[in-house]
Amino acid sequence: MAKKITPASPAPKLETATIHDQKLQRGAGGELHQFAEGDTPVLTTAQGGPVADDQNSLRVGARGPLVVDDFHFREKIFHFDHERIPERVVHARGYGAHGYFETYESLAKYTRADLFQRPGEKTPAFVRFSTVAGNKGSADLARDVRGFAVKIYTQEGNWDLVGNNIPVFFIQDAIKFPDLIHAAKQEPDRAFPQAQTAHDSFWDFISLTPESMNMVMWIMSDRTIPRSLRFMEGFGVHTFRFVNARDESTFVKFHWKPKLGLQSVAWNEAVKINGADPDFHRRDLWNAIQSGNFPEWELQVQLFDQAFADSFDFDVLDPTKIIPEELLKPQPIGRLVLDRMPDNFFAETEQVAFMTQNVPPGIDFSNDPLLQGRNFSYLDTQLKRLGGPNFTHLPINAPKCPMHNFQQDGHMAMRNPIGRTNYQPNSRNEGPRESPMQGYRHFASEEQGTKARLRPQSFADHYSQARQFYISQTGAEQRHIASALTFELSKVETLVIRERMVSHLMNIDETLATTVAQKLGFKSMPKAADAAMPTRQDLEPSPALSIVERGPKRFEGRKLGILITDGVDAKLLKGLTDAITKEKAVFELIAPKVGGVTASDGTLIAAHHMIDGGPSVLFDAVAILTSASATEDLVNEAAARDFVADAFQHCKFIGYDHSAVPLLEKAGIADSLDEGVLSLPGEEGLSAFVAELGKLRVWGREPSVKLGKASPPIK
Ligand code: HEM
Repeated sequence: MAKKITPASPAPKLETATIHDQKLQRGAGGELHQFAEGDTPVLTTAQGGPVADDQNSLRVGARGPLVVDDFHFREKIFHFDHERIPERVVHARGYGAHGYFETYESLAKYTRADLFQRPGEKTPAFVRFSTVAGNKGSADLARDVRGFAVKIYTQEGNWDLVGNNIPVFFIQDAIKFPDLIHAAKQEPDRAFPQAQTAHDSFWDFISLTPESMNMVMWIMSDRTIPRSLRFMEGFGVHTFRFVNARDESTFVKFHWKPKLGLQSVAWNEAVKINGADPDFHRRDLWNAIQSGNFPEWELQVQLFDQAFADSFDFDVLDPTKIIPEELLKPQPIGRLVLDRMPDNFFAETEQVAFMTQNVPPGIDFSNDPLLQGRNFSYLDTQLKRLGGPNFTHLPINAPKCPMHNFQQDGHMAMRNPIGRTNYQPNSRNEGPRESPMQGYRHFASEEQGTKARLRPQSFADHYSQARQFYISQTGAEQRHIASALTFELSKVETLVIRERMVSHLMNIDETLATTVAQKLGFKSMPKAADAAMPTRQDLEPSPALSIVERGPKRFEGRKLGILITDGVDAKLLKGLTDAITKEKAVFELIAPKVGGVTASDGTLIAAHHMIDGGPSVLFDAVAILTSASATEDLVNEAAARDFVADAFQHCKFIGYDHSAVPLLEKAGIADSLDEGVLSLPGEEGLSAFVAELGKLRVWGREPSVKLGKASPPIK
């Protein structure tokens, strides 16, 4: 019987369709096609085969089943199905940027590290900021430690300084890290709360881990709710070593200091920002870099020798301790500038692999047991997360200096040896050789002792530096610590955990302990926790530990939100925006409709946000420029009243023109005006107004809007 020949599928009939400004082709099912024309490349499969139709899968008849020889469909869906890689087990949510490190002076006296030899030399760098506990999709303003991981691509290998925005840590030994993280992340049976430590497991673990008390003070301070990634410090945390060409060692602690000063938000503000803009920090970094306002940090180091280390009764190997800056002034040695966003988030920010053990010759480790444990952990985790041993071949992880070795094969090998010789020593004079002079030499420290699971007594003071941190804060900052502890412990359901925490606070500061106990509604105070060592009362406050003391005195780099309506005084608005721009700050306009307003001179001014989409929590200060008639409508808008009331509650500066007074009244603040609520001067006085904004917050207002009446003392 003759074989029946089926004709090739006929070319589909298409008709031209116009969708607003786009010309497309429409198929029989109404689907739209865009075809390659002119310079537009032809869509291909991953194998390079050109694709004719990317809208319809291959099927038998228009309403029939799909067929398995649709290799294009199969490949496309296969690839999509495998798009996700495991998120980081900690620090899953992060945001990165490229930049460079610039050395100020030669540090040859202390270190042979190549990047510190030549003044003015710039070395490429990549930084990833992160939160610790939340999943990849969590909100930016979680109360959490921020990761501050820096990869510097030096000429002698990558240096990863994998730090945080807090200079101490929860635990003294890496063996406790899985417990800490299990306790901090969502509870395993219910999978909540996410990106929060306000739950039983965290405080249960912490209250049974007194070594974490210094860190507790730091995490309950405003450090864990930074206003911007650009306004935080970064710390290498551990004591490291610099080693010079003569193999002499100096201990070193690394600190990143933001050029624009420190700043945090208020807790109530953080909660609202998370709803209004969960990407608040990444958007801020993106906008700053894209608009040419490159964030900058100075690298400062505390350098000391063994005799200096021995002068303390705490141990410089203990990562729960700092060396106060007043006792050892950090010296500036260079600056880090971030000037370019990644081209692709996944390729760079997600696939970047930081590892504490990545150090170039001239930088070495100390015996800090947490650091040594970390050096073990990070390589393992990259293998799991990035799927094979060749993650160093990814462009973001590959060194930018010559590199040669005999590592070969493995999944996705992209750097493959050429030639016959893949070992050494060899007699073919092929391939790289070791170099005793240029190569990495570990500092030859003398080590001896009993092999056992030990912790030195010099790690046993758990409260003195916690107290020192607390007494170094301004009044407002101390109030915030008390409120944060109260909030977190109020979410703890097991009462004994609350009590246990307050008993630790008794060893830190009695007033803090009683304030928290009062706010939690304790009827009596618990006894102070049994301490391994008594709290030292003689440590001097260290002003360097306060954010407010370290704050900027200028509004530079900050953002003013200006609420405008139809009839806004065009000259006043122009004067204000000019003054803000001159201060190197930015502004955004908020209006009843995002389409904008018609100003007093008839110009149409587009807005950045409608009122509901631009609450005042997104700004460092606000101004309200309205016309009398528009204000009549505005006072009936809840979002407009919240805009003002929240700005006031969050202790922000508020500038207003006279027509806005009814809105201040309706927002309930007209009777409590203070030095932070300012009638806008004429156009001439606006620079002085903007200078005033440099104080950032009117913390003195806070007791009147927040704390309420003090409760009677607890016996
Ligand atoms: C001073 C204490 C610590 C600091 C400052 C710190 C800092 C960081 C930072 C900043 C990241 C995120 C890196 C990135 O952006 O990709 C990170 C990730 C991580 N850390 Fe730590 N960490 C500390 C302690 C530890 C300890 C003790 C361990 C384990 C023993 C550990 C294990 C990890 C792991 C497994 C990751 C995920 C890495 C990845 O998947 O890429 N960390 N850490």
